[in-house]
Amino acid sequence: MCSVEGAKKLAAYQAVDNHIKSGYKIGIGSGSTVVYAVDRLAQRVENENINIICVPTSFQSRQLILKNNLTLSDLEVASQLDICIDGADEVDCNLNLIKGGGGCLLQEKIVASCSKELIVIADYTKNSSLLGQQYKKGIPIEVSPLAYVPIKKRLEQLYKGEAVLRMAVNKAGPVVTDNGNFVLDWKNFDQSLDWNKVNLDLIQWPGVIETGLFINMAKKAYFGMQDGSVKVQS
Ligand SMILES: O=C[C@H](O)[C@H](O)[C@H](O)COP(=O)(O)O
Repeated sequence: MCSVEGAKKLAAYQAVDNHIKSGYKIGIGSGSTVVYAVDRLAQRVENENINIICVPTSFQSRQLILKNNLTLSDLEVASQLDICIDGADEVDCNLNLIKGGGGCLLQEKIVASCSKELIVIADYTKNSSLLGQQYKKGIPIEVSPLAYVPIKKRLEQLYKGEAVLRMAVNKAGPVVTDNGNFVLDWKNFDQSLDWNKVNLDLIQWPGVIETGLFINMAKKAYFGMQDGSVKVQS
């Protein structure tokens, strides 16, 4: 039996081994699974002397790149990336994703959109048929602090469910993202919604900065499984 941490590592190592080539400019996602991908990248730089450039998607991811002595860049210098490797909170059968459990959705979506391909790495708990089936913490929506109440009300009125302001731990008040915004977690939504339509609608609302719905963006997902295998979904 493979633990959840073991499963994350399996997926991350296999994705890095299968997809990363010397000369690549790589978007580095955020979260706990990406830690293993960066670990593997550092091993390959050390052992195979591959030459790579890494663009982070959050403060955490930037720190990871620096800590592992990888070459740090940004979208001003490298605006076209070969690949982005990132985790997800949930992946449905069409490779649509919920992301932003760690509040990094905005930079993650920007970096993924500048990459030729987005490869997802995850453990078996993220593998789902429908969004919301496994992940119960809600779809993160990054909003301007000024607009969180009107957006919450509008969302609940139009699409039902409940949008909850994400609160900080060990700090009084809300979570403030790397970009100075708040996060609403939209829970108990109707799982049969057309997520492409919902996403296109939400991102037009004044005050919505970005949604954690990554629709038609991922090319492949690697899931570390309980039996120690890796399931690849294309
Ligand atoms: O904001 C966080 C990101 O979207 C993460 O990629 C996502 O939450 C998955 O993180 P983890 O690998 O820790 O499950």
